Amino acid sequence: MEVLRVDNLTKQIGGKTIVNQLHMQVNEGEVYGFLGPNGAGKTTTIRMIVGLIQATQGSVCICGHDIRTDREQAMKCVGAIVENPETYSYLSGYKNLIHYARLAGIPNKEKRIQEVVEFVKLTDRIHDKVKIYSLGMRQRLGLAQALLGKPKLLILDEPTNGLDPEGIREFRGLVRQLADQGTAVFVSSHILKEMEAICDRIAIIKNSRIITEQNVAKVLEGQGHKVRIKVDEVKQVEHLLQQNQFSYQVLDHHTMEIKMDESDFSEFIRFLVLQNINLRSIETVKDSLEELFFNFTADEEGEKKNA
Ligand SMILES: Nc1ncnc2c1ncn2[C@@H]1O[C@H](COP(=O)(O)OP(=O)(O)OP(=O)(O)O)[C@@H](O)[C@H]1O
Repeated sequence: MEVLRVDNLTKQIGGKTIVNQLHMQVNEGEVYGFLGPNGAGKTTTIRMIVGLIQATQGSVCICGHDIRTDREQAMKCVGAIVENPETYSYLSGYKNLIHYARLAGIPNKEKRIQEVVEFVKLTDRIHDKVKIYSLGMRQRLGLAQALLGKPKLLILDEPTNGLDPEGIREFRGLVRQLADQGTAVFVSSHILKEMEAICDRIAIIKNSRIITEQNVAKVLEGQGHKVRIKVDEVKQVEHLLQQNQFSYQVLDHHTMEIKMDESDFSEFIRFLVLQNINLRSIETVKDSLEELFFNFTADEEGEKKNA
């Protein structure tokens, strides 16, 4: 079932087009990654989706409700962490949640708070003041808050910004569980590696436009395999590979990667041994999405280092 539908979404500010004719559609149980370098227009898009700013053109429908004509119903279906989750740091996590549950008119709020707190694994610390929370705990509190109203669509803007690897791993696990329970998750990031691990589909936005949208599993499945070999001198191997029409890449004087099917690996090793090549090591490697989406990072040096 379609939970979010964005058609022709456009935002112009002061004569400048910041978001240009976006089309997206996110289904129940799907994690949809919205990836792009800094300044590409991600936050502006999210702000339009959650109704914080008005679109210049185009439409946003959430659970079939157009946010221009049926805003209240549409927003009932959404939970979001946009920018830094706002919390009262001098209050406990629990008191923050009570406050937001009241604002949102959550029925049976104590019970619901207990459920979301358990889900984000904050039970032990929920009565501590937020000011002594780690960044990861604050993010989990933000997630608990976003989940109070049992949203069908969860929107997360750069949720793992500043988290350590353990925090990122935990957050990823929570998002996956939510999707498995049927929530549609729309998550923005500028870090491709993170998106690869968490998303079912990824759209890449660059200079205000979506330049590609891909199904992650299909991209990874369809990619070829490679072997990375270390030898005394790659030059000895290069001419053999050329003669036999292998596709390869030299990484340094000793290391190269050769594309081939997994079933051909052992024959390839025999071939090198027969040619008296001194094989120091051999391993199989997979392309990351980063390589497959090379165009995305090709002219974004800074982003490339981050990804
Ligand atoms: N109110 C505004 N007035 C003028 N320009 C704006 C306004 N809001 C955003 N922009 C510009 O629009 C572009 C897109 O901004 P946006 O915050 O949506 O990008 P982003 O992809 O979320 O980037 P980041 O990852 O850095 O948050 C930027 O160049 C930004 O300076």
